[in-house]
Amino acid sequence: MNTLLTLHDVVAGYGAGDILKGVDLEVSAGTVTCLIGPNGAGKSTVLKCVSGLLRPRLGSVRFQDEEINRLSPRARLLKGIVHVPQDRSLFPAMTVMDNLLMGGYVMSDQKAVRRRIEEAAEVFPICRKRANDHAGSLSGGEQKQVELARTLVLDPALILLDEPSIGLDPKSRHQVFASIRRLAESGRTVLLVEQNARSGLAASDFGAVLESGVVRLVATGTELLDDPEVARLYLGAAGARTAPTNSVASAAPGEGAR
Ligand SMILES: Nc1ncnc2c1ncn2[C@@H]1O[C@H](COP(=O)(O)OP(=O)(O)OP(=O)(O)O)[C@@H](O)[C@H]1O
Repeated sequence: MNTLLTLHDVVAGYGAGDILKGVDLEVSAGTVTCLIGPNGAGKSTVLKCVSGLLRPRLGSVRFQDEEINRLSPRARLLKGIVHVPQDRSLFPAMTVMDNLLMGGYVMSDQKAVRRRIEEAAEVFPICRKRANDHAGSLSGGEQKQVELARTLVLDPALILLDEPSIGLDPKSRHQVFASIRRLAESGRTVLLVEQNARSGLAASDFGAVLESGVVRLVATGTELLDDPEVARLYLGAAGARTAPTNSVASAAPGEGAR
């Protein structure tokens, strides 16, 4: 598998202290990778370092074999990195179609924008069904689908999703994770952060456990779901499904980065 994104020894933070303390992570093209870990571990901070909202203090972020540390968020967007934040980001008083058109605001070719909206609507039919409705009138799950569709207008290579299922009912959550799989099937690479670790890992090819600012363990989504230590710490009371794999507790800091 081709590596699309590599974080090497990334150190980053907001004030005096470091939140990320040497993050190593590789994301392969065409896969879905889910970052899990406790509150405050720095999961969203990893996404910000990739999209450029935060500059690492040390280390490197490479995308398609190019170091992008010094690029602005806009330059990274134009390279095909889109970041969907945790909070709802549609303009509620604008129609779904106008929100989709906003997705192409950095593009000068308006014909291409229209064409991509058509393509996005094939993947997310809600865009066609509710095109003329105010975005604010859609359910939370429907709005998230429009947000995902809006990313496609930029024909992204890498989609960063921060807590895509937050605040959604189980049915909507299921739809959003199914949509994320569809994004990967259409050739996109997805790196997501998810509090709902069980659903996030189930929808992902790979998972990474971030603890205290370092990646402790990387494995397939299935392996992490089956790891009793991961289950105990991050998956709630239901426990692991089958036999153990490497445990988080026994992994050295930084170990396991692919
Ligand atoms: N803009 C900011 N300014 C100052 N501190 C921040 C800022 N954003 C995040 N932090 C702090 O950085 C730490 C890591 O935050 P981050 O959002 O990356 O964690 P997380 O693993 O995504 O957690 P959660 O699951 O709770 O969202 C937290 O202690 C948070 O308070």
